This record gives sequence, C-alpha cells and structure tokens, in this order.
Amino acid sequence: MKGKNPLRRQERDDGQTLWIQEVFYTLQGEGPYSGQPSVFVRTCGCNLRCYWCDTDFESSTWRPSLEDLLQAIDAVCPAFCDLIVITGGEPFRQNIGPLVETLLTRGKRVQIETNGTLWLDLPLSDRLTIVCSPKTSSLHPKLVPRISAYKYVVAAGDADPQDGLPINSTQKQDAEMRLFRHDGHVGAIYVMPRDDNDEVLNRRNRDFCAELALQHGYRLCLQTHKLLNLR
Ligand SMILES: C[S@@+](CC[C@H](N)C(=O)[O-])C[C@H]1O[C@@H](n2cnc3c(N)ncnc32)[C@H](O)[C@@H]1O
Ligand SMILES: Nc1nc2[nH]cc(C(=O)O)c2c(=O)[nH]1
Ligand code: SF4
Ligand SMILES: [Mg+2]
Repeated sequence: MKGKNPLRRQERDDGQTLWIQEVFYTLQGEGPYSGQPSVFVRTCGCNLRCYWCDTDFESSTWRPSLEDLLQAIDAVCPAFCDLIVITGGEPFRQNIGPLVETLLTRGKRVQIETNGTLWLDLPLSDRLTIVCSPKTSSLHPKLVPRISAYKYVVAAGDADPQDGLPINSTQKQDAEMRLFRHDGHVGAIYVMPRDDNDEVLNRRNRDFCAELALQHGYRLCLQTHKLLNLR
C-alpha cells in the first residue's frame, strides 16, 4: 500500500472516535525532538499520495473511543515520558482536537507531524509543537503561523541551487513541483534524506542532505529509528 494509498478527505466529526493504525513507544527519530523517548499515535488515512511514502496507514480496523485511545497511550507510556507524537497518515485529516486538548490538560507535550495542507483549530500552547514536512507547493494558510519547524524530505539532486530545497513533485515521479517555502519562517529547517529502500541511493541522499545543511545552514536529520531498527 505504501505510496499507493487512496486519497481521503478531511473528516469533520466530534473527534470522540478516531481511526488509528498503531500506538507505540519509541525514540523520536526525526526533527527537533530526535532522540527523545516518545509515544507515537499513528492515525489512518491521508489526503495525499507521496509515491515514496514509507508508511502503512491503511491496514488497521481499530477505531477506539477517545477514552480507549488514551488508555492505550497510558499502557505503553513510562511515567518519565511526557512526549506524545501524533502522526499518520495525515493527522489533520481527522479531528484530533479533543485528543490534543486532553493530552495537554494531562501535562503532556504534543508534537504533530503533518504535510501542512489541512487545518484544525488547536489550542495555543507552548507544549504543542507542529512540525511540517511540505509535500505540495502551497500549505493551508491558517496552519503556516503555527508551524514550529519545517522538515523537507530530499533526494539527491532534488534541490534549487538558490535555496537548496526540493523542486520535484512528491505526488508524481519525474514531475516538477516547487515545494512550499515560508520566506518569513524564523525557526529551524530540517533536511531529511529520502529513504529509497536502496543502500546506494540512500547513501547518496544522505551525502546530498549533509551538503545542503553545510551550504544553506539547515539542520540534518537522519531517521535515526531506522538506523537502530526501532519502530
Ligand atoms: C509518514 S509521514 C506522516 C505525517 C505526515 N503525513 C507528513 O507527511 O508529514 C511521517 C514523516 O515521514 C516522512 N517520510 C515519508 N516517507 C519517507 C521516505 N521514504 N523517506 C524519508 N522520509 C519519509 C514524511 O515526510 C514525514 O516527515
Ligand atoms: N521512531 C520513529 N520516529 C518517527 N518520527 C516521525 C515518524 C513518522 O512516521 O511520523 C516516526 C516513526 O515512524 N518512528
Ligand atoms: S503526506 Fe505523509 S503520510 Fe501522506 S503519503 Fe505523504 S508522506 Fe505519506
Ligand atoms: Mg515513520
């Protein structure tokens, strides 16, 4: 199913039941919280279809109530772990508002991994971090001011020489698309080598991203969970 998922629209419901692929305890392998112990909540379905997507988010039949989902998180979350990462699929496709609010109320930090194309009214909190990995030429305008960090997936050669960011489509192989840039962004920009499931290509992608970081001042992140064979 990877890279061949159906395109699913955003659902507008009360968020009291969510379609969830998995809940698991691991080390955050990407972005600003890399290396931190965290519980991942992987939501199902996505509104995009990146041809190189590395994730299965369509094979679950689990639709827990909010209460059951919170219990599932508690069941795998050590007392010292306060970081919950909500990812997917595309997490903004479902109403994760009640989940986020409850986790924040319980004193957790919440980090969301999103493609940036959808919006959901979420509470303002210094314990809520939204990391956007752009896949399209435009993002939802209401989300952009809430984005703490950008994390671009980059393959060797796929970068504008001017700013070192991707200029090829994520949705269609061998097609051009200049991915979104936020000129006013003052936070971190991460470049992350695309995993092409091939050690030679992946080595090239890693070296290319290291060069981009050195040339443009970006931060390099390496999906360390894959290096460690962690989920
Ligand atoms: C599976 S996505 C889910 C969250 C959200 N839909 C998004 O794209 O940010 C989680 C992260 O994995 C990254 N990702 C997906 N496939 C990848 C691949 N083949 N190589 C490197 N990163 C990948 C995405 O860019 C995103 O940062
Ligand atoms: N360990 C680990 N870290 C991650 N960071 C972002 C992930 C994702 O799939 O959203 C991910 C993941 O799948 N596993
Ligand atoms: S937006 Fe994220 S989850 Fe959806 S296909 Fe792309 S990488 Fe995969
Ligand atoms: Mg992943």
